[in-house]
Amino acid sequence: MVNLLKVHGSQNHFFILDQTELESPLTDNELKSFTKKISDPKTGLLNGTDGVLVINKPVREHALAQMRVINADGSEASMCGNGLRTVARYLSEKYHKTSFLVDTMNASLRVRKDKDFAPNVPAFAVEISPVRFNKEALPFDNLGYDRLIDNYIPEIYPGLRFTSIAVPNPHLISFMNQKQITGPILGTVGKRLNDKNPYFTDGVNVNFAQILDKNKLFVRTYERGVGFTNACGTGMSATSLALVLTHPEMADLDTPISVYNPGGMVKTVVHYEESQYWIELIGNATFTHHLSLDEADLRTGTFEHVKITETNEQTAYEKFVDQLPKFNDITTLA
Ligand SMILES: N[C@@H](CCC[C@H](N)C(=O)O)C(=O)O
Repeated sequence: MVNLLKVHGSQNHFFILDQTELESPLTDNELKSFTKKISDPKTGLLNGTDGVLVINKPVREHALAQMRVINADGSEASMCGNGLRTVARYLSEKYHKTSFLVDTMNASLRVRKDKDFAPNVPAFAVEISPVRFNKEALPFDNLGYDRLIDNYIPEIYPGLRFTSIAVPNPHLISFMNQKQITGPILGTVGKRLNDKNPYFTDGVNVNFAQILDKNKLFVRTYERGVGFTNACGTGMSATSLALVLTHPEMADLDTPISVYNPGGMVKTVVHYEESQYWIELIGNATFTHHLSLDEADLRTGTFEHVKITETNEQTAYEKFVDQLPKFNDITTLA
């Protein structure tokens, strides 16, 4: 039997598949079709997810394991901040370690157990890096700039300023008022830049942010390979760095920033060390369901005989969210 976990970070939901427990790992094609099927709200399990987090043996020296991120549409992302927290918790419990390295597509990243956010709401801190601004790293083109830092870009949307940062998955960020953030612009921009377009040819995660106070943000994200999501960890991290760069009076380096999102709240800390930015992302790592199925059914995407057991962690998470301040009309999506 194969065990899967349904997990979330700020209600950005995933399944975790630990391939080191399989007789043989899935091929890339099997992983892609398995993810598309299980993540789909209609054909999938438990209302679907934003993707699958795949655990493999480490590929670099000193790491405990490797995490691959397969988006709901079957594309692969270089990183996932909310997902890495849940993978960190899974590995921490499996190997009885509280601080270690996890390989991701471009780097081995530091993760550590943090203080619980609330009773039965475990939290982990993960490193978000490497950070790049150049247009080749995103990539973007045909916008007349080599880097986008708080530039008006009417080709993307008139009257809004945009910043673009790879962490290393690509993000586009705009700071705006409450009316704009709750309106339809995010869907319009997100869909257009993730369809065939001349600017972000590989697509981009689009983050709209409202500055609530010093070191306090609300962020809403339209994700590449997914669509609207409750929260995007790398997006909230990139947005925190954009805040430090474009509104320095509203955020401090090395100081926690509270980032509220439709699925809850995380903390970020932006650091600048050895001429490089990196961000620490701290938030819940919640396990909602344990699933088990035959390895043959996993390979063919047959879910009729899956056994599912619910944990009691979602109730605790919802209690934690209920006591958070409410800033606007965008509530949790799922
Ligand atoms: N939700 C993730 C980001 C997942 C990857 C993204 N869809 C991409 O294609 O870059 C997060 O929490 O960071």
